[in-house]
Amino acid sequence: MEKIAVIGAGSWGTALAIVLADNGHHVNLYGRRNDQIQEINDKHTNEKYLPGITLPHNIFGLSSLRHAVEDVSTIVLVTPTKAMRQVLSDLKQLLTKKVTIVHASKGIEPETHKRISEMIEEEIPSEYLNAVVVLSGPSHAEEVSRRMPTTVTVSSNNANAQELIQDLFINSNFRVYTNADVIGVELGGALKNIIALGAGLADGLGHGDNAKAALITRGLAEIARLGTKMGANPLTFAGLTGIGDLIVTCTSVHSRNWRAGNMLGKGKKLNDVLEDMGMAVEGVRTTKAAYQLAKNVGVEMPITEQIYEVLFNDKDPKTALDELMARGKTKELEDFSEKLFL
Ligand SMILES: NC(=O)c1ccc[n+]([C@@H]2O[C@H](COP(=O)([O-])OP(=O)(O)OC[C@H]3O[C@@H](n4cnc5c(N)ncnc54)[C@H](O)[C@@H]3O)[C@@H](O)[C@H]2O)c1
Ligand SMILES: O=P(O)(O)OC[C@H](O)CO
Repeated sequence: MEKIAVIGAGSWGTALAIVLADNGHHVNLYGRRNDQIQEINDKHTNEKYLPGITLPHNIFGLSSLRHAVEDVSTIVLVTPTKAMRQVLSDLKQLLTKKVTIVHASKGIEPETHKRISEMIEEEIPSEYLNAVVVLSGPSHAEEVSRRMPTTVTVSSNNANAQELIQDLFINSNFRVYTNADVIGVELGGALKNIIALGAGLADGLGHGDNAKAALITRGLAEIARLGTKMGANPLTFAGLTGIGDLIVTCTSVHSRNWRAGNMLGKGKKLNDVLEDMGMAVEGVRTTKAAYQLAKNVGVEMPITEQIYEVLFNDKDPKTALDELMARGKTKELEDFSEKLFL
């Protein structure tokens, strides 16, 4: 049994706290709102984020980050990407010994185009950092919290830490694989949210399954194109953190990104959509980051470009999808095998 801190008491942080608690660990779940922490400790629920779920009694809510990370050697970060720099800066004041930092968030930072593991390595001094481990894969909190079968991947440059974190999380409902391709695992998890916004848009416009399959498949091609250019193993995109997460996020009603895209497709404005959601819709910021990054490194990402135009230049969603269909002729295999794998 280990004492573990989970930072971020939203839907995914709470679901991962449940997995760790089911495995017998003492879980300090840190959240900023006192009323929410009181609810976690008194009623063993987190109704706003996981309605109808009773939390195990070995999850302890804490509203002090200092107390949450006291005496732990593993910290799991699960805040939205936009809060990551602030959390890391708060955290580094409090560390007194080396820790392993696991992150389970999915995004890329606009302007810097950094992955989350890069932000962690930048912000936390190396004397306090044992290893950084990424946890990613097709996994909606709503199902994980109900102990429904789920598979994920953990990834680290530190093979020993990667296996220790696999052992910490794995159980009969939550199967954990390893994959040492940190770049591919992080980029697959972040970039699929852009395509899920597109799948939601298409559904909101009343398009069918054919359009969805096209977005998933051609979305994977452009994710893999950018990912490979950034140094990922192309085969990672055929795995859980690539096509696996793309499928679940583009097809599940649980997906925040799909739901946001769906509302946009039905004519709602972005600000109203984000207000209605009240939860992290990571694909919006990641679209901006990926659009900028793709331009910088000279990678073609036609779906991402159209989603960017809809989100940030108020382009009509129907025009955006029509323009994807009207692009110049291209070869599917040449695009995939010659440009991607060579
Ligand atoms: N929800 C899922 O099923 C799921 C699954 C896999 C990965 N993720 C990823 O996990 C991350 C979190 O998503 P979520 O769905 O849990 O979001 P959420 O909106 O449900 O919860 C986010 C939580 O982070 C808290 N938070 C925000 N800023 C904070 C800060 N500075 N310090 C501490 N807490 C802060 C919020 O108060 C909220 O409780 C995202 O990157 C998302 O892509 C989510
Ligand atoms: O609900 P979403 O769209 O944020 O997706 C959550 C997870 O990343 C799915 O694996």
